[in-house]
Amino acid sequence: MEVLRQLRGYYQARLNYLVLSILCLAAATGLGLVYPMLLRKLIDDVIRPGNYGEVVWIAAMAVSVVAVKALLQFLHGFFGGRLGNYLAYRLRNACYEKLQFLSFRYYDTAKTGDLMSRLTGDLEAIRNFVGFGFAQLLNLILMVTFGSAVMLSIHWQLTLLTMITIPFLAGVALKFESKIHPAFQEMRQALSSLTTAVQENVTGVRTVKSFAREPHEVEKFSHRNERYKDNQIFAATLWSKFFPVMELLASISVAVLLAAGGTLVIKEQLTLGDLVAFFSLIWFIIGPMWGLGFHINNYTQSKASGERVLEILNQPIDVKDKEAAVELDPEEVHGDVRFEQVTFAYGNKMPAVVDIDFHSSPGSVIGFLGGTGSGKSTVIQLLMRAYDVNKGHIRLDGKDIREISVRSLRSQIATVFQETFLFSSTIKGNIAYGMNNVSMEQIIRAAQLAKAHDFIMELPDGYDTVVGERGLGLSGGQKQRIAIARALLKNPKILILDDATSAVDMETEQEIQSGFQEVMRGRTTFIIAHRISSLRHADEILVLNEGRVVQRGKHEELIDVPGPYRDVYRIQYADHLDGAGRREGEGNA
Ligand SMILES: Nc1ncnc2c1ncn2[C@@H]1O[C@H](COP(=O)(O)OP(=O)(O)OP(=O)(O)O)[C@@H](O)[C@H]1O
Repeated sequence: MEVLRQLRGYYQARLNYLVLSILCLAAATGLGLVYPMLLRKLIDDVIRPGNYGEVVWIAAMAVSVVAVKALLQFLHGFFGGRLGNYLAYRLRNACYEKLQFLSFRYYDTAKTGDLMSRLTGDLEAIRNFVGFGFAQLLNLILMVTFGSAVMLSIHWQLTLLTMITIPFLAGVALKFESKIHPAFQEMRQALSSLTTAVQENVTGVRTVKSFAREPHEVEKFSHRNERYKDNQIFAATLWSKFFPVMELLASISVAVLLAAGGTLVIKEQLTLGDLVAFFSLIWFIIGPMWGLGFHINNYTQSKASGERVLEILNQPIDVKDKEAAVELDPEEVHGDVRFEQVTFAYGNKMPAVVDIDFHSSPGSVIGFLGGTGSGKSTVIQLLMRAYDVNKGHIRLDGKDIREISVRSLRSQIATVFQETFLFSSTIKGNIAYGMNNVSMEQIIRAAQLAKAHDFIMELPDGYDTVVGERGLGLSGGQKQRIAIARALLKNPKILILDDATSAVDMETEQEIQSGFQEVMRGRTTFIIAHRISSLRHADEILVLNEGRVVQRGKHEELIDVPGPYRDVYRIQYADHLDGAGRREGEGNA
């Protein structure tokens, strides 16, 4: 119930639906009790005394009771459905919104499949419980209470006698649920591993075939399939035992009622009408036992689902705006970036960058070179405020970026990542992602600068060509050029190229870079690259190793001194170097 309380804000506005749904169900249950009472009246007051005139009235009342009950049941479903869907709708939106603002740190460990199941399966469980399960659970209690109250009022000794099997019925139902529940969980897991196998096989079909691992894949699938089949058989066997056992126990109650009730009627201590009413009323007690385990399990499951959804909603956002966060005026941003003794570690790991110190004046180009894991991307992530620094300051135009609103800071930065993500949309839509009011001319201009225009025009629908999920159907280089066009269209003060030209050939890289010369003008640009060719025109190059700056300077200066930069340079230009280790016509030999 604690979970329901915490979720209250999301259904508070429709609390009346919850109340109405419960009231309608309770009223329908109450009306259900009228039916056995009518039977009793029909037998004792109409049939036995021979009051034929009242038969029609009793029949008419029975029909009316059923009709009103049906209406109440409809209203219960109507209000419950409205409430459940309203709650699920609000929670879905709230979770999705929260996911947009959760920081990079959260996504470092989040699992896509798990998040998807929280937003679908778990929300569905909550919707069902709040919409119906909760009312049904209450109704179950009401049925047993109302039913036994009426039975007790007719003949309390007979009531207690016929209820003799009820504890056993409840026990069997609970025991069954405790077995079927893990069996279903196991079955869901088996099914999920089966679908994962199919999905991986289809996605990785090239790897499977190139390693000739088809037989292994078939065997792997067959094992998982067998596990699923065994689980299904186990669950089916449980089900096949449950109903006969419940039926058997219930019929004991009925038999006891027949024997004891019949005797009482013969002894005239009970009327025939009472006995018939008892036969009807006993199902008010036995019926709920059938669903007891299901409803309790439904409750525990939706409680667990509620906790999983609340975990997302209550997740703290570690990079967020301060109360008096500054909103940048795009016209006034110069792009002066300063790192002052910046140190940062991911979680409890060793620091990924240590004491990083540099200054890039507006419009300058800073290059980063370093081996895998040397901290290049981390520096850039810190500048975007994907994470906040542990020590030191990062300043934009003299202002610590922690003082600036995250949104307005990022609106001044455009990044082209090593891996391009394209949405399932048109090329045009992908270039103009997140921007309204951009003209087709602007989109084409950006694509031309990114050297993407020509290949786009060769596509069947040009800029209106729909690219599949993750840009399926385009080469790595083409995707990257679209990403570059997207960044250029944003017209940022700070441009970040995180290994942006790694997927294009040297020739295209040069073409793109000559385009960059123009678009970089007036923008502070950070280039992370593995190729010296991408960095040679930078105003300053920082060489990183294990998170520290180990060399810095211009290309011409760095190739003149021994160190990692010159080593990389020599490896990359081995075929073109003169005897002094310089490219022909380069440096001041
Ligand atoms: N999200 C993360 N969570 C934990 N550790 C991380 C994370 N990202 C990077 N690291 C660690 O931080 C260090 C620096 O990584 P970073 O990605 O900045 O290096 P890089 O120089 O950009 O490498 P590459 O050239 O391979 O992209 C590495 O030791 C890496 O394992």
